[in-house]
Formats: sequence, C-alpha cells, structure tokens
Amino acid sequence: MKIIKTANYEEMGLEAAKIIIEKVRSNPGTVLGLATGSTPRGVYKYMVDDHQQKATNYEEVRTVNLDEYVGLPETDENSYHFFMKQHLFNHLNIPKNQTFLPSGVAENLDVECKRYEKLIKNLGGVDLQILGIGRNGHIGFNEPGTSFKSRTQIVDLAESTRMANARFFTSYEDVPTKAITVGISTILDSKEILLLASGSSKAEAIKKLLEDEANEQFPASALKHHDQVTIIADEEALQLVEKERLSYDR
Ligand SMILES: N[C@@H]1[C@@H](O)[C@H](O)[C@@H](COP(=O)(O)O)O[C@@H]1O
Repeated sequence: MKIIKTANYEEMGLEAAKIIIEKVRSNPGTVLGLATGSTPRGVYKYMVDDHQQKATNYEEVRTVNLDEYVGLPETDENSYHFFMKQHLFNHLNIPKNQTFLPSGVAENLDVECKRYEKLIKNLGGVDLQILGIGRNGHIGFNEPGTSFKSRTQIVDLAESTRMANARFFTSYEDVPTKAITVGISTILDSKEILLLASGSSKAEAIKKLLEDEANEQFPASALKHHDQVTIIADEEALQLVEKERLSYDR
C-alpha cells in the first residue's frame, strides 16, 4: 500500500481529486467507484472547481456508488442519491443515465443486489474506486464480520455506524437500520483503489489497517489482498503510524 500524507483535510481532498481528474483526462470513459460521507466531500468540491475552471469532460465517464440506506428514496435529503447529486453530479457534465447507485427502495432488495452486481460487471468493472473508512474499519457499509468473499448485499448497520451517521439526521432513531452495499469482493475487483482518511477519529482505524493482518473483523484489512491501493490521509489520521511507513510526506 502506498501512503500519501497530507497536512490536512483540504490537501487530502486536493491530492485525491488530482488523481481522479488525471484518470478521467487520460481515459474519458473511466468507470469511477464513488463513496459518500464527510471524507470525500472535499474531493468532490475540487473536482467541481476543476470542471468549472478547466472543463475536464465527464460526458463519457460512468460512476457507480458503493451503497445506499434501505428505505430512503432518492428525494430524501439523507439518501446517498441526494448527496451525490448535491455534491457532485449536478455540477459536472455527466449524463444522468451514466451515474449509478443501488436502490434502497427496490420492491425486491435481493433482486436489486443481483442487478447492481451485474451492472458493475457490464460496465467492465470499476477502474478507480474511492473509499472512506469507518471508525470500526467498515468500507462501503461492510461491517466487521463481513466475509471477504461478499458481493452486493443487504446489511444490518452496526450501532456505532448509526451513531456516527446520526449527525446527518434529526435523531439517532431516524438513522436507517439497514443498507444495501457492494460487497468486499466487489470492491476488491476494482482495478485501483484510493482510501481516504482525515482527522484523529480515524487514527486507530488507519493504524490497524497498516499493522494488523488481514482479518474479517476489520473489513478494510481486505485491501491487503489488493496490489493497487493508495491511502491518502492527513496528519491527524496518520498520527499513530510510524514515519518510515509513509511513501510521500507532503
Ligand atoms: N457508508 C459510509 C462509508 O462509505 C464511509 O466511508 C464511512 C465514513 O464516513 P465519514 O467519511 O463521514 O467519516 O461511513 C459511512 O457510513
């Protein structure tokens, strides 16, 4: 794993955005795997700024998101569909029918999981996957204990995840208890992966990711089975990691 250390959240976003933009410029039909949460918001802001200033073209780009809450329609402000439109899709020239997220309100969720898995395959797989990390090591919504062989599935959210995400909702009770998420195996199929982390609340998780053996109790450790992973993290998130491990210290 390559590790890029940045001074802060803003620089983390900028570094990640540069890599994504370069990818889109060199391969206009890139399939981007996208994530939600506070972590990638800065990345999307830089992508939007760049699009407006330098006209990076997204006409042929396809995007697939990692996950969605079960029960929230696209119009719900807390849905990941809404988040993606608000922070990215509405500001790029990407055709609407080239942006994909799993549906949390499909009539038959099992069928939806299979449909989504097939959709990713039919796109030719993800070229560059952006990931955040949960404090408990979750990636997408794959909580501790998830099989590394998992494909897109319906999952129960850990209490700690619901609590961490309650800040976006009116109350903890409003946070959905289930989600639809691509599986760990689906994530590992991506050709290249960028994992982002910012702030001291992620420091333990990043230390574990770098120091522990791959194990299903810590989902992000599955990334040790992938040879094209770059971690871009800020000083606070890397505060428990020895300097010698860093590939770049910006
Ligand atoms: N499903 C998302 C993840 O994809 C995200 O990476 C993680 C961290 O979120 P944040 O970036 O807000 O810390 O938790 C959420 O629950």
